[in-house]
Amino acid sequence: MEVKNNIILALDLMDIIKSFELVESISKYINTIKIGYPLTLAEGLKSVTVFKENFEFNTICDYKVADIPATNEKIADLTFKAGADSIIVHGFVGKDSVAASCDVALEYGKEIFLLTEMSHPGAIQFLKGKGEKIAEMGLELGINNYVAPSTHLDRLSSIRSVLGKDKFIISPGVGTQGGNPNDTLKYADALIIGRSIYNAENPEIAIKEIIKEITV
Ligand SMILES: O=C1C[C@H](C(=O)O)N([C@@H]2O[C@H](COP(=O)(O)O)[C@@H](O)[C@H]2O)C(=O)N1
Repeated sequence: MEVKNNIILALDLMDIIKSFELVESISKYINTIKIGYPLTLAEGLKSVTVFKENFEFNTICDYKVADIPATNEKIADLTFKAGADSIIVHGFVGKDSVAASCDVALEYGKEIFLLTEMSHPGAIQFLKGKGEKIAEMGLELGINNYVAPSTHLDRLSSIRSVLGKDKFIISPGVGTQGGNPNDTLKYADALIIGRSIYNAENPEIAIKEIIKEITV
């Protein structure tokens, strides 16, 4: 996936009109958006279709799929049917559940992003240290895309070491959560950024500033 300016917009507004206006205002700087539960629960899966039909963007659905295989299949099927190019699935639920999402992605010719470890403070409670094993499982399943935290660079770099340089890693936690864009891009291929852009007084100025800051 070629991510323009290495920035994936986390579109976590809960109103489709405001989301559309935001994306339109910065559409020349991005080509990839991440739609999660906030917009989907507020406006329905049609949000995914609306953005796919109106912008030529890579659309990642961040549903952190973490159920039994049979349910994961249904979630992935509905998500890809709505037009998503890829879906984020949690790795901690184990190989059969992740494989179920992979099988549906294969049917649609779409992609899976495997979430290894998370960026928030609570991630150290149960997830920290599990990322390498989850990454190894992803490699066994033939997964090419991963999510790993920018706020724990030691974790991100260790997960990168397991995955090798050819796998694609996107990293959340930059900006509002404290992650640094350039430090993160030493190990990740793209940055997931939400509030630092959509909560800014002027999102276009904000994203231009971030792009200027990125030197790697
Ligand atoms: O560990 C993770 C996994 C998850 C993800 O990307 O899968 N995210 C998501 O990344 C975005 C960061 O937003 P902001 O903090 O820039 O506003 C939000 O949509 C979060 O749900 C994380 O923040 N950390």
